[in-house]
Amino acid sequence: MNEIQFPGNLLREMREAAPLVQCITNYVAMNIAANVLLAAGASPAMVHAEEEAGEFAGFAGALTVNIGTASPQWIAGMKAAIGGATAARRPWVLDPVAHFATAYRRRATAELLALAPTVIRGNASEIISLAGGTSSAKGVDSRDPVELAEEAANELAERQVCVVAVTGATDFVTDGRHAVRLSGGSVLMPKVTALGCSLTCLVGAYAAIRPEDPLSATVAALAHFAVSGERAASGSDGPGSFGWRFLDALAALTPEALDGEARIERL
Ligand SMILES: Nc1ncnc2c1ncn2[C@@H]1O[C@H](COP(=O)(O)OP(=O)(O)OP(=O)(O)O)[C@@H](O)[C@H]1O
Ligand SMILES: Cc1ncsc1CCO
Ligand SMILES: [Mg+2]
Repeated sequence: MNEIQFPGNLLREMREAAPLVQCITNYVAMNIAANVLLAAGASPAMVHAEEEAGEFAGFAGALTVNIGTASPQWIAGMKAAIGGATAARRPWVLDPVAHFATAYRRRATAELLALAPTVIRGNASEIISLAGGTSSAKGVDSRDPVELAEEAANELAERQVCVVAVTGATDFVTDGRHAVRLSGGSVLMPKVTALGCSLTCLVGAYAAIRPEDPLSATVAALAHFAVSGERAASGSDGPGSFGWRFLDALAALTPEALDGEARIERL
């Protein structure tokens, strides 16, 4: 693979293209994720019914799949959409929310993993247990530091032949051969629900414009979040005002500022 690309160029192209992103996400995340994509410059569509999800994925730029509040009908819609995306050679991103919590989630996640996601994005607890380790989390919030998940992420990326992104106080992205750490963001980010789910959808937006380079696409999406989160936190009184400032910051960020302020350590 070539060098990981600077995120500013990808942001410029993403805004110009305003890619249509099919987001199959959970009930909690649907509204905030759609607003995050609109603010960032993409065009979200929450389309999940089995009857239409595959057809839609055939013309969307990318697909994102999140199991946060899944049920059998939703899983059927996800599989139909993944079939459509795969047939159209479009990238798809998996967010395995709390996949370790119940037998149903474990089974659904195993079935989705077998369909070969282009990118997996999760918090540290999710990535550690997806690689076969033991995490201390029980629900959707992480209980582990990202540093503990880095080896797991590398193993998972090699095994699945995909990009793996672990998010938290720092972020780690790997394709099993090349890896980066990103810093930035804010402690307020995990205090606003579904920002991780929304980030998964934004990874889809960037992957739509760089389907051949999902590593650079993922890094650009995470950098867009990290810089916007850092900017939004200054002046925020708490999670409430952070939430709307964050949307404004996603929209206001220029490609130049993204390249200037992103803290990306190539490993
Ligand atoms: N302590 C922190 N400091 C800075 N940024 C953080 C911190 N925790 C999370 N973030 C950022 O918040 C965003 C969401 O990541 P997080 O790991 O919280 O996702 P998640 O646990 O899947 O969230 P959710 O399930 O609520 O959607 C990422 O951009 C991440 O970098
Ligand atoms: C709170 C919550 N419960 C299921 S999904 C979700 C959104 C954060 O992952
Ligand atoms: Mg999550």
